[in-house]
Amino acid sequence: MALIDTKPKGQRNLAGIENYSKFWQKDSKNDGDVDMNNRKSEYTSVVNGYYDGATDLYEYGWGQNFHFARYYPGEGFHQALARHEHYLAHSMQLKPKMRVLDVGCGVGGPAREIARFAGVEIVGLNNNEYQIARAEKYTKKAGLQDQVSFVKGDFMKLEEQFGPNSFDAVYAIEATCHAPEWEGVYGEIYKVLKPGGIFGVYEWCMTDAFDASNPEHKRIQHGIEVGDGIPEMRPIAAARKALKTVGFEILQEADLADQGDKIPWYYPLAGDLRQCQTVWDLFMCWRMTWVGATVTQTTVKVLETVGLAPKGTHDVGEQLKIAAEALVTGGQAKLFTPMMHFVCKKKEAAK
Ligand SMILES: CC(C)=CCC[C@@H](C)[C@H]1CC[C@H]2C3=C(CC[C@]12C)[C@@]1(C)CC[C@H](O)C[C@@H]1CC3
Repeated sequence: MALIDTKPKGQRNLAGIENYSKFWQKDSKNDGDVDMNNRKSEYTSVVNGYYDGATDLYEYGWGQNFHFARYYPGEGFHQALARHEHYLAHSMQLKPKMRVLDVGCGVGGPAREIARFAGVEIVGLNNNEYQIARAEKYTKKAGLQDQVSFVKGDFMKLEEQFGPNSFDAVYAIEATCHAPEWEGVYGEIYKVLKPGGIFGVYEWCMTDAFDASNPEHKRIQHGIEVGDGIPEMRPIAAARKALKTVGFEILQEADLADQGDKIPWYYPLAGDLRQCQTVWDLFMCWRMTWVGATVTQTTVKVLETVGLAPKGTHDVGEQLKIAAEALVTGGQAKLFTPMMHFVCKKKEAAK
């Protein structure tokens, strides 16, 4: 199902948005190995189809930092997202002037924040042209273009793109789950890191409580895949194994979604207004309530009909509703974590 990319530079592939949902069977019971293998071999079309459709909705509903976070009582939504990024940078011991790669950088929100926080130089890698164009625009507006740059490329071919031993550190925030297999993407990260270099990641995983023979667990896993452009949702153990297989030493690991926090990571997505910590958060969170989601989807349908939104955006919005339900249910049951945190080190050079 490969789709020919005929779009002008920086634009979305409209055919890809329309065809996105065809990579999954509607019912998780009918979604089998053939479907998954197809998604894996066509991961570029799957992920680009998803983000071509979802990026505008993400920015509208979430801002420029496409990831989840932990929340402290009294702390606003955007502050919490920034702190989650600072924590990753701190755990990796980033130092000023280091050359750092952001794998799957979205529209560059985390790269700009970490560049400011740690004084590092960041190259953001993304295979989605639309997101790259937006990332460049926002970075120029922030005056960070000399410190943060963006490259369009495939995270399964990093060495080809950047050459071996080219970064002091590499991080990935909720992005490498889009890879067809973790050994491939982690292996490439290992190659582009300098000896002794650090890789820090927030990974999307099914937890140890996930049971593939349980139909409700499978439904949640399938909802996360189709709703979030992920060819295959894999367990924590598979991430750990892949990191070790490619040569990393794991220095630190923790499921940050399982630390007994009072306010759960999924509360904004659940539209749970009672958990909002600031007045502004009420406006943000309202969009995720039933009424807010209905207003959004009706508006998207109108914009699509008059040609102001690409065809298929409403369908992507429907997938995002599936995503939200599956993520929240998976989070409540602790079957899923979006923040499995690993800090890993590449072997030092032999003396
Ligand atoms: C897909 C991966 C690996 C990471 C992105 C994580 C989150 C930023 C997104 C996951 C589900 C998304 C949804 C929205 C924003 C971005 C996410 C939270 C919306 C709130 C955007 C506005 C829509 O009307 C509803 C969406 C629900 C899902």
